Parts: sequence; C-alpha cells; structure tokens
Amino acid sequence: MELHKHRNLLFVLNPIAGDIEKEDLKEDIAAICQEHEIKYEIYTTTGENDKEELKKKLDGNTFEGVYAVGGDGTVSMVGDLLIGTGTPLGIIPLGSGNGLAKDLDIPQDTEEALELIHKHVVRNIDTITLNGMPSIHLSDLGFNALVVQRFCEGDTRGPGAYAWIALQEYLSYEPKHYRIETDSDSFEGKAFMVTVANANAWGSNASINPDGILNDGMFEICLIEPFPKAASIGILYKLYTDSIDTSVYTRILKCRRATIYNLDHEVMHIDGEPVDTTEKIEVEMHAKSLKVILPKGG
Ligand SMILES: Nc1ncnc2c1ncn2[C@@H]1O[C@H](COP(=O)(O)OP(=O)(O)OP(=O)(O)O)[C@@H](O)[C@H]1O
Repeated sequence: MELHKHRNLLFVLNPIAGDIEKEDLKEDIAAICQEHEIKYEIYTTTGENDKEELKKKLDGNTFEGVYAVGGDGTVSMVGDLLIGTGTPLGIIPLGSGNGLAKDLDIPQDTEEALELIHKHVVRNIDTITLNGMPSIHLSDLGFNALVVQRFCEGDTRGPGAYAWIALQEYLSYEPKHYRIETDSDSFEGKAFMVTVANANAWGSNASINPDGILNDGMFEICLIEPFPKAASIGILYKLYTDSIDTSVYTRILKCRRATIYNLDHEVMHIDGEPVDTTEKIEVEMHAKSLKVILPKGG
C-alpha cells in the first residue's frame, strides 16, 4: 500500500458515458485540483483513436495518476494502457455498469469518488492476458459474450436493453463445446458459458466468481454447464446472491495459466469489448501488474 499525494494527474473523460452532462464535473475536478495544488489535464474522448492518442500523451508526460471518468469501456481502455507502467489507475464511475469500480469498492456516488483525488491509497492488482490481450475484470465465451456482442451492435444503451437481449438470446441458446487445460486441472465438454475471471461481478451485480481475489496471483475459469430450463431461475438467484459457486451446474478452475480450446468457435469478449473469435486461447496471469487508486481503508 502506498500513501502519498499526487501532484500531476490526467483525467480521461468520456462525454457520453452515463448520458449525463459533464460540464459541472469538469468544474468539480478543477476546484478539487486547485484546492489541493494538483496540476491536471483533462483528455475528452472522441470515440475515435482515443487509445492511440492517449498512449502518445502518456509516453510524453509523467502523470502520477490517470483517472478514467466514464463507464466500463473507458476504464478498460485507460487500465490497459497503464498495466506494467507503475502509473496508477483511478476511476470516477459514470457508466451504467461500473463493474471493476464496484469490485474495487470505489464509491458509485460521483462526489464521493471525486474525493479519491486527494484522499486515497494505491494498491497493486493482478491482470491477465488472453492471447496477449489484457483483461483486468471479466472476459467470457458463450452466452454472455453473445449478449455483449448483440448489445454492442445495437444502438440502445443501458441495463434494460442488455436484459432484453439476454432474454431473447436465452430462449434459443445452445451450449458450446470447450476443452480447457490449466496448470492444475482440466475440463472437456459443453458449457453454457465460460468466464475468465480476474474479479468477481459484472456491472449488473451478478457475481460469477464470488471468491475471486484481485491480488492473489490466481485467476478463475468459471463454467456454467448445460442446465434444464427449469433450473434457470435458481441459477439467476445464485448469481445475484453471491452463491453461484454452490450451484451443481457450475465448476470453477483456479489457476495461473490455462489454454482454452474454443472448439465450436464461439464468440468472446474481453472486459466487455467483443474480440475476434479464435480456436485456441492462451490465458496468462500477470501478478500485481496494475496499480489502482482506492479509498482509504478499502
Ligand atoms: N465523444 C464520444 N462520442 C461518441 N462515443 C464515444 C465518445 N467517447 C467515447 N465514446 C465511446 O464510448 C464507449 C465507452 O463508453 P463507456 O463504457 O465508458 O460508458 P457507458 O457505455 O455509458 O458505460 P457502461 O459501459 O457502464 O454502460 C466506447 O465505445 C467509446 O468509443
């Protein structure tokens, strides 16, 4: 744990996240930084080439912290750029899900989250890679990945749209065939979905990996095996009560390294962003590779 004051910060602000006006927020950031004598810059995302532009900005500066001010997409983009750099990631959550922020116990209230700027601790968390692509939170193959893909293709945002797509897809979804080899276990068979989990819960608060710890040097592959339609309410209940690991339809493989053979070429997403389907996915742990800014006492 590190306790020190940051003197030079970058805020990466997504103007469309959470569908709220951001001018007041910019003023709040300015006021807090002035009060605490912190130099700062705000980069407003455009939705085009932001990652490349930010990479250039980070290469040419010495920011002591970078805050993602937006939803999960913004957090994931900024977080990926900071892995292995020693520069900590801060989050001011403004999206509809805010999955990683919730798993890190970052306040969901904007005013409280803004206090992190001058009152925080810095801790290291693990990250993982899937075929070299970074993941800080949760990545899936199978049912949820299909829902994420449909959601990203559509033009309606928010949790209601997501739930509606999930219901439609659920009615016709067929489990897919996977082979998984980890450093200590293996699995072969059909699964409704396969989650590669560094953290615990999606932004919807459904917890797929209740016992996952973000800095234990391990990740979990959480499988939901095929289940009869009559069991679906029970599975949903367990997902929303932090007890999915007690379901007879789940299996959790805890590991440091794994190879997933995606034999039916099922779709996949990494931290909410759909990625190209591949048949072989190498998953690797990168222990304590990302610094994060957290509330004191968190
Ligand atoms: N100025 C902009 N105009 C249009 N789209 C943008 C702009 N800036 C960023 N984006 C897009 O916003 C998306 C990321 O949004 P983000 O996840 O941060 O917020 P959200 O969708 O409201 O939150 P959540 O994912 O929690 O629902 C990316 O697809 C990115 O390309």
